[in-house]
Amino acid sequence: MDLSLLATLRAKNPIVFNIANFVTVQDVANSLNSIGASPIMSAEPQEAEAMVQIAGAVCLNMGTLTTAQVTQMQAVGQLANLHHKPVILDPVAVGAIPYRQQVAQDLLQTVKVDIIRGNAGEIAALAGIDWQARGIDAGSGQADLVQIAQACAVKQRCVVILSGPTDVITDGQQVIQVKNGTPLFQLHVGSGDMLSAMVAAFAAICPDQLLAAAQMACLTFAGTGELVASQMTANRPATFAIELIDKLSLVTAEELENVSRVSSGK
Ligand SMILES: Nc1ncnc2c1ncn2[C@@H]1O[C@H](COP(=O)(O)OP(=O)(O)OP(=O)(O)O)[C@@H](O)[C@H]1O
Ligand SMILES: Cc1ncsc1CCO
Ligand SMILES: [Mg+2]
Repeated sequence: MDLSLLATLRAKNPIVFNIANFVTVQDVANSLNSIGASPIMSAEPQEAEAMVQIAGAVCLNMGTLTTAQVTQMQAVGQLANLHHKPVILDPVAVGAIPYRQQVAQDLLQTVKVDIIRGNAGEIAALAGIDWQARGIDAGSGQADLVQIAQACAVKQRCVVILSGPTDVITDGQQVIQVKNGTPLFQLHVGSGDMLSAMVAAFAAICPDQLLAAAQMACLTFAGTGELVASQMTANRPATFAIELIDKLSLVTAEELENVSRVSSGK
């Protein structure tokens, strides 16, 4: 675990270009800003190339698709490939809505996606494994989460983050598990969207070490949430979200190291 990536991120202040969903766009912007990255959102095709050029990474979030946005994602993803900027895909509800499965498959055919970050239902769908996804939520199934993540990484030829009570990170071979977090994340809509953007921020500062970037993003986000939850006396989802964004700007590498529960293997 390279905890120095947090200081690097804050020193470099990478720009993260997000095609966000309209439900959680403000949380995504603020969480990026708090951790020390610089968010930018745009829906305009005419400025797509300039956006990609100034960005360190691109995060494509499928949460509230429109036909125009799908075209925009294709264009932005291809421009990011051309300019060698990491592409992170958040395939929101891809396991629940067949149209989204088609959009995701088309995107994965035409764009080289570097990291897919989704919950169990989403990653199972992209791995072609049977699972009962439920809307934007993970849903339920019998398959092993590590096997699902590995199958998805192999099938889609990229790094996969399957988030949940344990975040499973894999390139198909190496497997890292981040066991930090708090159930409060599930009570705040957009926790996953924030995590995907956080992954893009870390990928921007180490584009050649995507597993390390993914690992540090998961520890930073889940570990910060855990630190916040440990100070709360009752389940207050809205307060949690505000304190999470506050704490992202204050959290230290030492605090994350102390709270870290991470394992890795093959
Ligand atoms: N039960 C849990 N216990 C601990 N941490 C959790 C739990 N559920 C989710 N998390 C954490 O919440 C964050 C978001 O992951 P999650 O899998 O909930 O995304 P998601 O389903 O895409 O969320 P959303 O749809 O709200 O964007 C991750 O950092 C993950 O570690
Ligand atoms: C609730 C919701 N609907 C589409 S996107 C979204 C936010 C979680 O990704
Ligand atoms: Mg999600």
